[in-house]
Amino acid sequence: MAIGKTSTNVPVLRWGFLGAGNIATDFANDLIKAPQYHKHQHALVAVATQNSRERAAAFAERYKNENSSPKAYGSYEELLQDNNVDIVYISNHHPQHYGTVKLALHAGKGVLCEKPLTINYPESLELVKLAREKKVFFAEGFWIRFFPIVKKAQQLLHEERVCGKNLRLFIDFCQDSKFRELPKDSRMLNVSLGAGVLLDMGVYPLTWSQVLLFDDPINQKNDPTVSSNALTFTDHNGDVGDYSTAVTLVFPKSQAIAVLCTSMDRDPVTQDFLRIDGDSGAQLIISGKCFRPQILTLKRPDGKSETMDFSFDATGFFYEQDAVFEYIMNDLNEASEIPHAETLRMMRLTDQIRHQLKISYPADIQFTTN
Ligand SMILES: NC(=O)C1=CN([C@@H]2O[C@H](COP(=O)(O)OP(=O)(O)OC[C@H]3O[C@@H](n4cnc5c(N)ncnc54)[C@H](OP(=O)(O)O)[C@@H]3O)[C@@H](O)[C@H]2O)C=CC1
Ligand SMILES: O=C1OC[C@@H](O)[C@H](O)[C@H]1O
Repeated sequence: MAIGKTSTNVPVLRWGFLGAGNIATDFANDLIKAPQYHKHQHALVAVATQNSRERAAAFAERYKNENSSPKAYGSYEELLQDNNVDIVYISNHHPQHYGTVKLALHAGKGVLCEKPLTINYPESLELVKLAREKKVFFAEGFWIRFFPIVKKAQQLLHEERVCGKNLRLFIDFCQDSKFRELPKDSRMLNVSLGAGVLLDMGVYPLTWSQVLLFDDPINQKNDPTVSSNALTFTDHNGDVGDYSTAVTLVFPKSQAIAVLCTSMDRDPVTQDFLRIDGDSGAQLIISGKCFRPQILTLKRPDGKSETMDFSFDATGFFYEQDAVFEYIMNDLNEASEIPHAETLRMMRLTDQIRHQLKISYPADIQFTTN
């Protein structure tokens, strides 16, 4: 895969955006307006929306400066013909990810796609096969996997075994999306646009359970047994989505257990969203937001505690953005923080949970009837 060069011959990764919505704004702000956090050079060279060049131009205008002048396109197809684009960042709605990623891969572009990669496992499997056939960089943008705080928590738990064995993980991720008050075509309320707490927010607690318990060496990569239940809503089309979902995971090999609750109808009463303990009597607590962890506190059995501050004031995409730069610079097509197999395993897990919840999406029908 190609990578650009600045006028002083410094490598620069040239991004094209497919989607100009809310998270695209946060991603662009970190990419272009937080250079103090970057190790590498990045440029936003093109922005496309599905149907409006004007909307793309208005988005691009916000990121014009002496080094960056993004081109605006009124369709994804036009942007994908732009040879100045090294990699595309896809940030439309979950049900659109499958078709949009497919379009970009067929155009020979590297792809970083927002989470969840797709609505279900069959869609993700098809995209992984296509990306490997095209021999381009491809990853699900599960950005917290690139945070140093995750790597530190894994080192404390898996190498230093500060909590011992028989780990118990508790996560409460809640955020009041006020979904019932939103317009009926909001992505948080319209099931056809992917509404539902599991795939939008629940994938974060599930990711924490994977990096802290599934990846624990004593688990030896054994899948957990899963049980789940949910409170649901019905949208204006009569489709059912989940708004508060509880999942328990048991890891028989390591005798570990995870209790995860994700709700999109209330805000948290504490910043401590994650607690883990084991048979050592110590506790690890992570504070901040489940999707933006900032502080790690280790409480030792003797009552002493140690706090590690990983806070930053940008959104936090810069870790992921610099990692993608390094993979493409080194001609690597997968991110070790979230290899294709890990995305596929997570999609199988969310499919398994949705089957238990009896929650389905239009995309599921496409694959079950084929
Ligand atoms: N990593 C993170 O922290 C976060 C990730 N996300 C993920 O990003 C994705 C987008 O979320 P968010 O930015 O909040 O979404 P937005 O509601 O801002 O919409 C994003 C894009 O989706 C397309 N879109 C919007 N409404 C419609 C519609 N009614 N019909 C068809 N397409 C539409 C548009 O694409 P276009 O501009 O091309 O026309 C729009 O720009 C989701 O998959 C979500 O999971 C969301 C929030 C945080
Ligand atoms: O990925 C996300 O993280 C933060 C939440 O507010 C958002 O709904 C979700 O898509």
